[in-house]
Amino acid sequence: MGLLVDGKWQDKWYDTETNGGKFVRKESSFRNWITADGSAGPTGSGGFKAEADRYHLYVSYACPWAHRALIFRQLKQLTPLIDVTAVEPLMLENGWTFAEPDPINGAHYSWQIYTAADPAYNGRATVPILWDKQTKTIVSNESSEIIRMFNSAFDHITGSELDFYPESLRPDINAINERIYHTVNNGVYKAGFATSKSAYEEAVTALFNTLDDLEELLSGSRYLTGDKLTEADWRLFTTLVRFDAVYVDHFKCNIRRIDDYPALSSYLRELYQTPGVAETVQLDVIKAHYYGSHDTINPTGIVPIGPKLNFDRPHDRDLG
Ligand SMILES: N[C@@H](CCC(=O)N[C@@H](CS)C(=O)NCC(=O)O)C(=O)O
Repeated sequence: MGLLVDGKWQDKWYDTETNGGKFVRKESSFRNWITADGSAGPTGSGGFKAEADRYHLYVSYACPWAHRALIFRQLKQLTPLIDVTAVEPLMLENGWTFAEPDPINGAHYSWQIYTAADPAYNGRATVPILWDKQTKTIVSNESSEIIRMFNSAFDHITGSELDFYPESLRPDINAINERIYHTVNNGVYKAGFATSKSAYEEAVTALFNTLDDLEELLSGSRYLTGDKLTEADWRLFTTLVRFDAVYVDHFKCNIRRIDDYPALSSYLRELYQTPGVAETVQLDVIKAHYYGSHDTINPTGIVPIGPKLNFDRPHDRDLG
């Protein structure tokens, strides 16, 4: 665990001291967009045209943010167009590490991808990273934007007509994303990385208030914004699928398990059983990463054997 300061790697844990024990996530820095014709997107600069074999995705199978990108790559038929390199499960003093030098940049560590794009980079070397092989730079390291690019930029090449961010639902999707991001996706990290009791309790309370509301919502609605599956559902999914295996215990998010919520757990199974999705979920890697990488939380590094989970069990979401 560490970060780059003027392009030099420093081994440091998150600083919670200056924020009263709270974990505060930094904004991502590379915010360009791949578009169908290479014109600039909502942020950053243009020049990133959707083309087969031009872009490369660096991920960790443990990471819920990178997982979003893997799911969209799968569902939007981008696997033949965009190759993936995954880091090793553990993130220790050198940060994310490749088992062997990566095929595109010859990097041993994720921070070397950042310095390849910007030799004086300041910040954490997070995944996912969307790399442009043509201009040899990082297009984006922000998962919420990578999934929006994947949702539409390559449609003229793949012929995919699936739309997880339909125009008419955007206000609803944005609103629910906002609450789920702060209290659930990032909420579990705020709970787990808190170094004061008050910061921990605040995060866990907000997290379970949202989960309780989502249980009620999903008891009467097939998906978060109605009867259409959208990016809001996939963004929630990557946290839910890790919850009972890791967040309940390792991050002390233990008021309830997802399995204790009938609608949420059934919804989780439905999403998991969507063709192409199960192969993006590597629970062994997820557990190995969290329990093995955070020695301030789990100094022994021992990975628990349980819990026994079976996301292949039937769900009742399509029974009307
Ligand atoms: N806002 C980023 C966050 C990505 C992120 O924080 N990834 C974590 C892994 S789950 C990471 O790489 N952390 C390394 C670090 O903080 O040094 C996104 O959504 O893409």
